[in-house]
Amino acid sequence: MDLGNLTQGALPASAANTRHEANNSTTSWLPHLPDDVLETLTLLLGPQFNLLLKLLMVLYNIVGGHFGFDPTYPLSAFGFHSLARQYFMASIELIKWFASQPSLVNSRSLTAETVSNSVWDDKDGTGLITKRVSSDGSNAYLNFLTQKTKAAPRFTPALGTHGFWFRGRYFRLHRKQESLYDANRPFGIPQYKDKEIIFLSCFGRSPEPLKELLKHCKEQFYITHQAKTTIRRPAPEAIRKGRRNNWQQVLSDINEYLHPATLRWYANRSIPLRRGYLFYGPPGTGKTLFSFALAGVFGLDIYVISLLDPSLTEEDLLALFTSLPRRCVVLLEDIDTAGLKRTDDPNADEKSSENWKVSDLARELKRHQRGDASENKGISLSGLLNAIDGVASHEGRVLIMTTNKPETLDEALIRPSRIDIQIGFTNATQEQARELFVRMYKPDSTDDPNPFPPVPTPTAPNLNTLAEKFARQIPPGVFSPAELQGFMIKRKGKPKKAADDVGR
Ligand SMILES: Nc1ncnc2c1ncn2[C@@H]1O[C@H](COP(=O)(O)OP(=O)(O)OP(=O)(O)O)[C@@H](O)[C@H]1O
Repeated sequence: MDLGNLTQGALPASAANTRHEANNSTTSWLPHLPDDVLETLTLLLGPQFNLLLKLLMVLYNIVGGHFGFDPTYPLSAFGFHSLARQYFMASIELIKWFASQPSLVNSRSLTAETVSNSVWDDKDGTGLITKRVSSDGSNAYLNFLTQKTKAAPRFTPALGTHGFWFRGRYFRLHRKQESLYDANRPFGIPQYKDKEIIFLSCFGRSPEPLKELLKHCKEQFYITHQAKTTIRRPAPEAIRKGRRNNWQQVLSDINEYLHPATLRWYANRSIPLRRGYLFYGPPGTGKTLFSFALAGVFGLDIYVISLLDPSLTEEDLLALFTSLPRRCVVLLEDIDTAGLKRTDDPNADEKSSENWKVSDLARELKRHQRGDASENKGISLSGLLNAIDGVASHEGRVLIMTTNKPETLDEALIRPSRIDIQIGFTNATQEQARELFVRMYKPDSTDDPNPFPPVPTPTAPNLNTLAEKFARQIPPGVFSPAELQGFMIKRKGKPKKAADDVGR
């Protein structure tokens, strides 16, 4: 009986790839035992056959690791390599998890990759920080962006074949690169693309161990990525112009907070190093924009967490805060709409039901659709507080909460040491309206490689006159910057029309 045929019939279609790979491999000259002998051996020895393999693996682990040979070599010598090859199954594409496996990272053949995350593993990092000077030269802020260039590389197994253990089972990993011809490129220009393929294989007939391994890798990935959005390096342009005192106050405060000397100061006094800010004000006044710009100025990643996400549980939130990098900005948006309730208040459910909002209804509907109405009761206030400043919460992060209704927030949420600075955002002043107008209608930079014809813009003296005219007609504190921006976007490329229309 042909074992190859048996394998092909019993395993998923992709097993064929593995067989093909095996036939092309450099080990195809190795002695083959006749199929019927192999079959007989398997039938006769059954579990013991498996035990024999395990014994060889253990021996390898103890002795082989020191001399760098592969456990399948002794198998090959007995002719079992071929058997193993033909019993190997599904080929799968994946990467990343391997980089965290000690047995693979200690392999003799490694590839070094630059990664942004490892910068946060740095304990102090005093020598790695650069400074960004504000456009008028008056302020210098710490900047963590360039740390990433100096961060330690991450080591992954190099191209070729490697072995590793997972849950008591031996797996082989084969990394290879192929150049694929891609004829469907835009503008009809075909191109060769490098593609990396990873083959995973293990002993046995069942694909279950591979599925289990992949499931594990996926779980590990989602544990760190669930229910959060990572946005990298937003343009800090908007903030550089923030001349308002309270904006400067936040900038200076964060600058001092992130300084390595502050870390030592807090540590010496056993005070947890955390900083919280509350940005409150009407919609569209720049609370989110300012948060993103802060992350840009300091070169930090920003994590936007939506407490309204119906699938978010308190456990998720805790896991998420635990896995945050050492220095980052965490943004909790519209905290007043999150329906946070105290779990120790027996009437909380009753009270909130009198005051239901559309967002609450949407959340409940989604929960029912998912069929988990009984399990997920949303995030409670204590659950959030626990995540924010419980033992699991990382020190060094900048927490920002935004709200339109600060008066509705629970005192516990914004007490000092959770929220250190509160900043009010207001609707646009006339000066802001003027600045917005200039920003909106000024000519684009000439070094910008823009493939589209430029939008006509007025000359500088004209632009300033129109901006003054526009601003004079804006009643202070009535319109949000977002509303003014929307008004001007409707009149894109028509500053005169905008200045004329605004008074009507
Ligand atoms: N001070 C400002 N300068 C320039 N543009 C602004 C300013 N404030 C707001 N905008 C514009 O308005 C848009 C909306 O702003 P943003 O989302 O930051 O408001 P918000 O205060 O967070 O609103 P909400 O409370 O509804 O979340 C921004 O994308 C930006 O284009």
